[in-house]
Amino acid sequence: MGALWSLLFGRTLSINGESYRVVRRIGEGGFSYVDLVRGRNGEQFALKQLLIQVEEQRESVEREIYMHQTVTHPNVLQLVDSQITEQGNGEARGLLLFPFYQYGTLEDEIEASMSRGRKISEERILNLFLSACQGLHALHTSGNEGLAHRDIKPGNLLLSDNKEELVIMDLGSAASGQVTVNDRKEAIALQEHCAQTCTAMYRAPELFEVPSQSVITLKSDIWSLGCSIYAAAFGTSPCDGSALSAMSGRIMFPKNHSYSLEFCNLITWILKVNPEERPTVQEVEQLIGTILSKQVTPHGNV
Ligand SMILES: Nc1ncnc2c1ncn2[C@@H]1O[C@H](COP(=O)(O)OP(=O)(O)OP(=O)(O)O)[C@@H](O)[C@H]1O
Repeated sequence: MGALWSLLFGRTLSINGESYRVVRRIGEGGFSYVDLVRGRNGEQFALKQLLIQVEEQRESVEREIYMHQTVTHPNVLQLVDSQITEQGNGEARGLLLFPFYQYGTLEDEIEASMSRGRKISEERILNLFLSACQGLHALHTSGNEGLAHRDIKPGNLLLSDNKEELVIMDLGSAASGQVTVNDRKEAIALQEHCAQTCTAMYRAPELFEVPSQSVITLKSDIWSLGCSIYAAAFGTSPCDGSALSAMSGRIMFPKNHSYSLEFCNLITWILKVNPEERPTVQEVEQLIGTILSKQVTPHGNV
């Protein structure tokens, strides 16, 4: 009967005694996948399942759950429920249930607009990133040292239900906002960790080449934010994913484009190779607000 039921109505899963029916797969990674599921009353959720085969993976799932529980903000993906299920063979599965966002990610919108040969308007990009800054600010001010997301990119920014805001997702890479590196060994370990968890095209220069004595701060997210704003306008990050392109600090803009000088200056102001010279998320939010306020005339938008 179980098999027939699955064939007729789809597979069901239980989280803390609540049943969810799997509708379809919406995302897949190396050790995880995300399904659209429906609850008892038909409400839709995104269920992320993470495979746990080694202790490191268990710690990573526990950290992802903890990070979501620590930060509550409308622009940070909320965790509805979670459970770690033991499989009996030494393996386990982490089940993380989230609200489902039907419009997908900013990456999807960028791809759709590129394929139509249309640009996302400057006003829309600025408004979307104003909301992303608010979510990132909540992460950056959480606890004593703040939380760094460490993998900000268009693919980790969901479009809200009214499509007007961004919701930061995937806190699986999040870490303390102040990580002290004392020697070469620690620097290499952090560098290798970031090579696994932080997407190369959006990775800050200091995470490609971690200095032997340094403090890695929240500013690495600011770099990723700048690359994401650039990608929303021009279709891809200004960096090609190599250490060289991130560390060169040369931000090239396409020859003919319709974005304002202020908009381009915002990007170059953010993308400073030296993390200390980068603005805070609050400063980015303020400048975006200022640019937006100048674009509004009493007769509408310029
Ligand atoms: N709450 C959600 N609502 C809608 N779609 C979602 C949601 N959560 C995840 N997705 C989709 O599933 C994809 C994978 O999600 P997620 O980034 O959490 O998994 P991941 O395995 O860590 O992926 P990656 O390694 O690419 O970051 C997302 O890119 C998005 O398209």
